[in-house]
Amino acid sequence: MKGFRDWILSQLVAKSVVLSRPLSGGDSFFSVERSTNEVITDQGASDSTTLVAPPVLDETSNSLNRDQENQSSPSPQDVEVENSDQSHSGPDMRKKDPLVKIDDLQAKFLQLLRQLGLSKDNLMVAKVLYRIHLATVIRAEKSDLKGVNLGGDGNRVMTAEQAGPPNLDFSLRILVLGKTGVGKSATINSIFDQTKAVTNAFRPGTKHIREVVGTVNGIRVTVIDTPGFLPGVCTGNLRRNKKIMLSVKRFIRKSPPDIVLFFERLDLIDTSYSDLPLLKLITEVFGRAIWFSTILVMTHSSSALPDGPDGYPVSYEVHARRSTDMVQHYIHQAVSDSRLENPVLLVENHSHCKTNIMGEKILPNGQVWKSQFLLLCICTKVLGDVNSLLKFNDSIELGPPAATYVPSLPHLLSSLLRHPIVPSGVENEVDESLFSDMEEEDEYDQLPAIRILTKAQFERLTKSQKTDYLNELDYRETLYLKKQLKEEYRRQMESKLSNEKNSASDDNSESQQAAPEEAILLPDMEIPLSFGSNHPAHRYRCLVASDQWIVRPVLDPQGWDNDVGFDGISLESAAHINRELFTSVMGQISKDKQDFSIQSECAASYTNSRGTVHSVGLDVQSAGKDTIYTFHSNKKRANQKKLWEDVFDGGVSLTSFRNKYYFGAKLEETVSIGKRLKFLMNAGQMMNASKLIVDREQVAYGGSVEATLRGRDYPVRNDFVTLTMSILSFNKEMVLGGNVRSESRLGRNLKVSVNANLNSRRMGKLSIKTSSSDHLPFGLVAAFTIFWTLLWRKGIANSNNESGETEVGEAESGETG
Ligand SMILES: Nc1nc2c(ncn2[C@@H]2O[C@H](COP(=O)(O)OP(=O)(O)OP(=O)(O)O)[C@@H](O)[C@H]2O)c(=O)[nH]1
Ligand SMILES: [Mg+2]
Repeated sequence: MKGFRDWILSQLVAKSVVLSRPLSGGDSFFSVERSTNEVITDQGASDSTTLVAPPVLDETSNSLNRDQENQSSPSPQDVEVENSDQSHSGPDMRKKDPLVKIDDLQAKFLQLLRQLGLSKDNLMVAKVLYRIHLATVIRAEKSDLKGVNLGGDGNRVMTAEQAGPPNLDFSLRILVLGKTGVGKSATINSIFDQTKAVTNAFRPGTKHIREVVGTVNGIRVTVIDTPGFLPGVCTGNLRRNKKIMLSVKRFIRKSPPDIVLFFERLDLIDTSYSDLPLLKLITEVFGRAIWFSTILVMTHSSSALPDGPDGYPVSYEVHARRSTDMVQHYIHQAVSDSRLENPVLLVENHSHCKTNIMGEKILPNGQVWKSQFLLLCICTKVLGDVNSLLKFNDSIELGPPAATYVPSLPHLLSSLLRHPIVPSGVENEVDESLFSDMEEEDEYDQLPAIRILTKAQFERLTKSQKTDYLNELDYRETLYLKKQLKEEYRRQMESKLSNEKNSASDDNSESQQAAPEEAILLPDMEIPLSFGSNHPAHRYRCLVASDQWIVRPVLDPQGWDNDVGFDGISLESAAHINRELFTSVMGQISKDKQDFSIQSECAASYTNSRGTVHSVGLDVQSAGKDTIYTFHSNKKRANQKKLWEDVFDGGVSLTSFRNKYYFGAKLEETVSIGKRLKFLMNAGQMMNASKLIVDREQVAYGGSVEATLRGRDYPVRNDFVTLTMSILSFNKEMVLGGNVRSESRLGRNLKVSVNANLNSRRMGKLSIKTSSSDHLPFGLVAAFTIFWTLLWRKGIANSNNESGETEVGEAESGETG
């Protein structure tokens, strides 16, 4: 069960990685008018922009592998993609091949930057180039196009850069949205450097939707000015806002914009920001995809800075970052997806705004905001064009994650083989058998008394005396822990016996009603520091009143504030109904306005007089909008011999996920020789049971053999070495794997755990974890691990092997004090 959950999580994470990679598209917003095969027309829209910042890519490093045809070229028409007629005038291949068109678009992008005097070394530019590259690689992998330049061509880029006089056949179509009075019309005027739109300081200035057309640095810019939305959450205002939005939607239906500017005032954003209903309304009316092409514009960007907690004004960067983060956070809430990252543009429209020697308005941080505006708009449009050319538009959607994956049979099988399917309480009893042979005299009580030294006394000892002293303490600690475990075991056995006696005699049932146990306060949960000034003083405290039920609130670590951090409840209970019957329930439910998720495991087990345990259970868990149900049944029989104990375990499971059923079965035999040596063998199969006729290709087989050697002081100290060999076969393919795990205490202060595995596909992983309370060994181990990893890597590079993934050297070091 646990394994399957891990798998679901890994799939969801994988999805988010995928989402952060391509340039993403969306559902409905701008894609209405576009014919899929066509190159971007003048009204072609981009429905995407950046999500998560990717690593910067140096575009000049990807200049290989270009086909002949592309090397001859670039006339200005060749780099033309804006106008579909002109792009068709190129060679035949150019018409058909989207990758070539992307290449052209990239060249054009760089040419534009050069002609606008924008730096190519800008981080934003690097991001765009990286995304173009990534999108192309993803597409190229799917098609069988070979020999296409996937990363931009040095020649082409250079030629584009050397191109003659400006020929900027590039246009931008921009929609502005925001509350009334935030400065939409004033920004339009600033962009065109002339009064093209009416502004008003005291009442709503723009009454109707209006297109303002002009040229900025040689680029044709069309801005759609819209009436501002009314603030507040009263229904009248929301109704009016919806009316405005619907009319804007109608207006842009025929010619959708490339970019949306969403306006806020930087000087008015504080913790009381309350525009979530407005953001939700925008999302509802225009669709989530609108946010893919939205730039956040913060006007009044050179207003006085607010005071920080120390009484001094906060720095400009901190203030801007904090305010935009807050708006971004509410956008995340509105779209129910926190992966979106909108570009931010800081703007100042005041006529007395500082200017540089060229007369351009500059922000307090020295940035010329207009060139930043052009850069962001061009980047957003280019990315949108790449998306539509490569048809990424429908592949990724914003919104709460939905599991669109089907579990793989090998994965289900290996999780079935790895995890026991017995209620947890029953397992404990098996573990308890380890103490049963610890009947020998308590060694700890036999020890002579020892005098505990003070720090000063300890310092006076010689080095060898110090070591002897510490070793003695360590030895005594081990014996003391052993004694405690034994006592705990005895206590459990006694309470079990007395319970049995009590249940046998009915008449004294009154007297056994002991006084109610005193409730214990569980320690407070760590909650993230609150950002708001009205930090809630109340806390959720948890009381444990009895052993039977443990109920706790679940803290969402991603929660925005303490108020909303708790949105779930977890519940645990385990009970012996009678001597034979044991039940356990474990569950966790989370619920907020949009999502509901549940994870629960219920199991019941019956132990017969010969010690055979039969158990059944049902696990329920949410995966996105779906729910996975797993039913399992199991039989476990322990056989105590003189020299060894063997435990036989057989089980079946049925998993249901989206009208698909997976049936699994496993057999397992565990032989323990003494306390320290354990062998385990298991075998199982998993099949897709949705079809009536079982397809051989829909069955996975697997098994493993494992040997474990435990340390001398087990179970007090958990030192062990485990060797595992496993085999998994699915779809005529077979994978053999080996795994070594060990955990040991090297000396008093150093703990090392090693995990290494390798399979027949030459994939493997080595992980070493160390923890130490001494600085010296800790440092040495870390240095050794790094050195060894480097050596290993060098070895791989030298041997220049054939391809094969090898994940090496995941070394983690931690220090415990
Ligand atoms: N100091 C300062 N004032 C600004 C800035 N932007 C706009 N204003 C002023 O704010 C007032 C309102 O600006 P508008 O451009 O009319 O606002 P709007 O968003 O178009 O409003 P509606 O048309 O009603 O939606 C005007 O007096 C502007 O001069 C800015 O960045 N700094
Ligand atoms: Mg206006």
